[in-house]
Amino acid sequence: MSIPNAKTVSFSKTTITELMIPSYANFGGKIHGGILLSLIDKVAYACASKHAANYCVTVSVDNVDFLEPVEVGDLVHLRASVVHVGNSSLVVGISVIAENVKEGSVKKTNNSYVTMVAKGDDDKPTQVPALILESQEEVRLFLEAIKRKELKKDFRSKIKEVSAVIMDQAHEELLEHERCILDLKNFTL
Ligand SMILES: CCCCCCCCCCCCCCCC(=O)SCCNC(=O)CCNC(=O)[C@H](O)C(C)(C)COP(=O)(O)OP(=O)(O)OC[C@H]1O[C@@H](n2cnc3c(N)ncnc32)[C@H](O)[C@@H]1OP(=O)(O)O
Repeated sequence: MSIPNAKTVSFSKTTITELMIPSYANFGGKIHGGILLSLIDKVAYACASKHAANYCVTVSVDNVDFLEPVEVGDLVHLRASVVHVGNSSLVVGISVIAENVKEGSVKKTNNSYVTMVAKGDDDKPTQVPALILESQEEVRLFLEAIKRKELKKDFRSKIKEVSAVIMDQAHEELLEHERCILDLKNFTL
């Protein structure tokens, strides 16, 4: 099947490398999570806007787990590629790797998926080019992104249901073995 303007995954593959300077560190001497999140957003934007050939906005960031601390002096490599496209949305997969050049060691610190939406000159969502999948891995990632989208939708509706009825249950019993103290005597509606 041929779709006009379709683009390969490799067309927009983007890598950013950033040196972790002392001003990026927190009080514990490790790199702030917010710095890494900002870099994730930056590389996701670069990759998505290249595929879309349009301005893109971030709508959702999934799976942000900080697996290992990042040190001052590390080189952080962020590798981004489009794993899925919808109509106006794109999912960008990002892997973050910290390299200690002195020791010659590398560690994986984050693996995230960012959903971005392309916007046209009218500031409305606009269609993005289709994605040409050239390997089994690209097919796997595309299918996985569809599944993740479905699971997220289910989760959202389930959490809505739970939250609507949660206070109807005997919460004293549910909280019995939790590390919290109920002290509602001063509470007024
Ligand atoms: C040292 C420190 C330095 C700091 C230095 C910083 C540097 C780092 C900067 C780098 C540069 C980056 C730059 C990025 C750009 C921004 O940062 S943007 C700012 C943050 N994001 C925003 O403001 C977006 C706000 N949201 C919106 O405007 C609207 O929700 C949107 C995105 C236009 C969507 O509107 P809508 O009415 O839901 O539109 P709708 O047509 O229903 O949906 C459009 C698509 O979005 C999808 N969608 C909607 N909501 C969701 C959702 N929650 N999840 C998934 N998909 C969704 C729909 O499924 C649909 O997909 P398609 O079927 O078209 O594929």
